[in-house]
Amino acid sequence: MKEQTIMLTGGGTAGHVSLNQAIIPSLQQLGYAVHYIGSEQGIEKELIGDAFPNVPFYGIASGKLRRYFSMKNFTDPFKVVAGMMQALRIIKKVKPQVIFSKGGFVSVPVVMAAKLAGVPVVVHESDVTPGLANKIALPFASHIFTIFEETLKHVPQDKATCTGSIIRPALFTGNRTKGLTLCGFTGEKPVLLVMGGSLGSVVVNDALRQNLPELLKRFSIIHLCGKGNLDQTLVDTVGYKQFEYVTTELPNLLHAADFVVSRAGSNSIFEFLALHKPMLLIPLSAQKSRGDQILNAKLFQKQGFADVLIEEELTKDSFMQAIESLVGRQSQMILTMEQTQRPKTPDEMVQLILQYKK
Ligand SMILES: CC(=O)N[C@H]1[C@@H](OP(=O)(O)OP(=O)(O)OC[C@H]2O[C@@H](n3ccc(=O)[nH]c3=O)[C@H](O)[C@@H]2O)O[C@H](CO)[C@@H](O)[C@@H]1O
Repeated sequence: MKEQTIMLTGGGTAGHVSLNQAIIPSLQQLGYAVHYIGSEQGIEKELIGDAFPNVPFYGIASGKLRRYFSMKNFTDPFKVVAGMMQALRIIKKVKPQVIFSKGGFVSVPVVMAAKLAGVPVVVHESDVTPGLANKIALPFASHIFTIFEETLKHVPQDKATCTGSIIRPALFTGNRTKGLTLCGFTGEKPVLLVMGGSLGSVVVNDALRQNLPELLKRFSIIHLCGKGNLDQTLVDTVGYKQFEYVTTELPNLLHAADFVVSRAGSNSIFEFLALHKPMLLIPLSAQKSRGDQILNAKLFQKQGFADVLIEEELTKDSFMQAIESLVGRQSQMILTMEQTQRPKTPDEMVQLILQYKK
C-alpha cells in the first residue's frame, strides 16, 4: 500500500512553527510519514530538524517579504524562485497527499510549488488579519483555518473555517515546583514571567530591566529575553532568571508563573489563556508591523483576558502602573479565562487537515 505522507511548512519565527510542532505526534500516531520544508537559517531548523529526528527536514532558499525599502527587495524575488524550484523537486520526490502551511515567508515558494505539482495545500492563519505570506498563498490553497472568528471577514468565506487555538499538549504538563527550582526561586514571592515573543523584544526587555530593582521587591522574575539578549551584568541577580529561548523547560516555567507580560503574538497569548495566566500585553507597534499584534491584544482586552499597554505609551512609569493594575485584576481575569471553551486538540486539527488530502 502507498505510504501516507504529509508535508508541513512554515517558519521564520516560532509563531509559524508551534502548531506544526503540536500536530506532528498526532500525525505520526496515525501512521503518517511527516516531512518538513523550512528555511536553512530560520528557527524551524532547530525546532523541527533537531527536535523531531524522525521528520526529514529540507532547508530551502527563501526571501523575506518586506513592507519597507531594502536593496534586498531586488534580490529576494530570485530567492523565492530558487526556493520554489527546490521545493518542487522535494515535493515530486516525497509525493505528499497534502501540504499544510503555517505561513511565514518560507511557505510562499512551497505553496507555489505545490500548485505546480498538483498537491492540495491547506493554510493556517494565527492572527486576526492574514499575513502577507498567507495572502499570497490563499489563491493556491484549498482551505484556510483560522484561530480568530474575526479573521473570516478577511479571507474568502467559502474556503475558510475558524478552529480556535490548538495548544501543544506538553504545555499542560508543567510543574510549578520544577519551574521554581530551575530558576532557583523559593516560591515566597509571586512569579512574573516576561516574554518578548519568540525572537525577544528589546523594547520589552528594556522596560523590564529599567524597573528591575523595584519589581524584585515584590516578584521573582523569569525573563525569556530572546537570542543574543542576555544581560551578563544581571546574571547573578537574586530572584531574576534570564533565558534566551526555552523549549522543554517552557511548561514548567509557565506553571510557575502567576502573571505574564508579553508581546501579543497569537500563539503565545492563546497559550497563556489556556493556562489561565493573567497577562499584560505590549503589542508590536504598527510602525514595525502590519499591526496584527495590536488587533490580537485588543480582542483579548475586550474579552477580559488581558490588559494592554501600547508601545507608544510605554515608559518606565507606565510599565510599573500597568503591572500594578494587572495584579489588582488577577482574580477577575482568571475567572473570565476559566469560562472559555477548551481549545481543540492536535488530533482534532489533524482530522480537519486530512479532509483535504488527495
Ligand atoms: C515579530 C513577528 O513577526 N512576530 C509575529 C510572530 O511572533 P512570534 O514568533 O513571537 O509568535 P507567537 O507569540 O505567536 O508564538 C511564539 C511561540 O514560541 C514559543 N516560545 C517562545 C519563547 C520561548 O522561549 N520558547 C517558546 O517555545 C511560544 O510558546 C509560542 O508557541 O508570529 C505571530 C503569529 O503569527 C505573530 O502574531 C507575530 O506578530
